Amino acid sequence: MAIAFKSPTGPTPTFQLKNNTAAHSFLRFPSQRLAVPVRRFTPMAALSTAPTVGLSETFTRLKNQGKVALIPYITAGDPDLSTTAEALKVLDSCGSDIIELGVPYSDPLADGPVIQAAATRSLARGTNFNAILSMLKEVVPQLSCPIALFTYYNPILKRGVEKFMFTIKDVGVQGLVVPDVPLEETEILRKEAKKYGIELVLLTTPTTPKDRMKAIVEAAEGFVYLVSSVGVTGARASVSNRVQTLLQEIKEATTKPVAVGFGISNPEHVKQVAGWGADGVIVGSAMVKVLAEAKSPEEGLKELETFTKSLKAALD
Ligand SMILES: O=P(O)(O)OC[C@@H](O)[C@@H](O)c1c[nH]c2ccccc12
Repeated sequence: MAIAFKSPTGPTPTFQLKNNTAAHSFLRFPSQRLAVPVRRFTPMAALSTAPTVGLSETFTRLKNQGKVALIPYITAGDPDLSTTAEALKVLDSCGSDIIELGVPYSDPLADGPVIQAAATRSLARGTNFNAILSMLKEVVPQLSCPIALFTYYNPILKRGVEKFMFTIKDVGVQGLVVPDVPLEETEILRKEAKKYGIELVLLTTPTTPKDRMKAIVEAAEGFVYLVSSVGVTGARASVSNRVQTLLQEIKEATTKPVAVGFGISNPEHVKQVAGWGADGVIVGSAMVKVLAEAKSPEEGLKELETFTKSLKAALD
């Protein structure tokens, strides 16, 4: 059975769920130019949070040190925002190089059960975007690694693209990952993002045709996100060794850093993907699971520290 996912702006990225495996084709070219409302927005004041290091700078530093970036993902507000604030500090102090922070969404079609459940719990607790921003305003100045905000496209459109970019920059966010934005609309997103120094990460997948992959890597800022396998997010027993070939193909098309995600859930996977030439390794569901399955938030933070250190050690 195929369920085609259509973003709010019309014929756009399609997630087809066939026999329970999703074939991602991020950033499908829409058949016609889509009108995206770019409402005029005048910043009320200058940015209030001193900029921390960006995504590209982080990868340049790591490359000079011959190192690979560890990029954890967690869902904001799961189990609650104060635990998220502490988790960001734990991840940072354990040597994470970039942190992907997910904004919980009611229709997270690219997410597997672990992250979908995290989003549901977070929303049920009343987590909203403004509360996440307030938390970030407090926490970002205490971090040494940059935050890449992870959100679906709809919440950006609802707030207005330029206002969204100003707002996240104002609390110190450096990067943005929007898995369901149509390739043509990345132009508008990227233009507004660039205005505020936000790096817009784009995703390519094993089923992305080569010409579209080249357009994606050309447009990507910060780093290119290589989705390791078809299907939704979620820990897997092994990482497809097709990633090695895909990495080579992408690196023939760009000198931009490439980070790999989907299914990576233990130190062996991390070491393997780094060995294949990835510039960064992204771990999401396994991180979210540690916090979700802990007996208490405090226990969760302790286990998150142990888990993150084990992954970091695999990259040393
Ligand atoms: O959960 P995994 O399999 O470790 O994959 C990383 C992923 O969670 C994170 O990058 C992410 C969270 N939600 C997404 C939606 C689409 C693409 C990527 C993501």
